Amino acid sequence: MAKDIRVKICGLTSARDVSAAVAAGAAYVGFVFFEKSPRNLGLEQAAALALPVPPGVAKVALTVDADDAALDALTAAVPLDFLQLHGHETPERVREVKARYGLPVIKAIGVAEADDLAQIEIYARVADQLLIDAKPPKGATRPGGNALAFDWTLIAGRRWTLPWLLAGGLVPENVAEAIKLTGARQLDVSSGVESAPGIKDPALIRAFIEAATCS
Ligand SMILES: O=C(O)c1ccccc1N[C@@H]1O[C@H](COP(=O)(O)O)[C@@H](O)[C@H]1O
Repeated sequence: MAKDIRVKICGLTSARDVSAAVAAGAAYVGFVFFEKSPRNLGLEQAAALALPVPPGVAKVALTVDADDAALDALTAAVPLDFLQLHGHETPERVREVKARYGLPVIKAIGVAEADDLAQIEIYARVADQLLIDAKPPKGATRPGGNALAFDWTLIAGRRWTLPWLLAGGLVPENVAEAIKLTGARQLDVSSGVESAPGIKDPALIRAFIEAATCS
């Protein structure tokens, strides 16, 4: 097992799925707070899912262009280890969120072509971690969680000074190839371990983590 590979299972919506992710060895569990997502959670529901997560497994809240009022309510209600900003938050907003909540920030960057990589250098100066994801397709109702991969060769051989996660269209069958091509040591998956939007499949979670860590 490759001990330095860390997997984030995102978009968990039930206690069964949180337990399956933890038991399979996930390093991070992700909860989505975005109304247009089939994985969207209410605050009470999220708190109930987050409270039993054992120490050592990081609890991540995914938000999209959330304002202070929303983040105040979220951070007061749900025990969290990271905030994942998955919208159009500016570098200044990333700085503000870090200072206001005292939580490390994972900033998502959408990649479709080589020009998008410049954003990585910009946000690397302000975020604690980056999440490099596919740009959403035209007309998509959400900025991520679309089961879409980007051209991994765009980041092959690239190295950054901060930790980062690879996301977008990952499944048990392609994660080893993604690691090989990109050199990613952290992987984030949502759709690829689901039986239906918002419903995780424990067997797929296990298969994904095994494929990632045994690669
Ligand atoms: O999962 C969602 O519904 C979602 C909504 C809004 C922003 C991001 C979202 N998901 C994140 O997108 C990436 C890739 O997901 P997938 O594996 O391709 O489905 C991942 O970080 C999800 O957590």
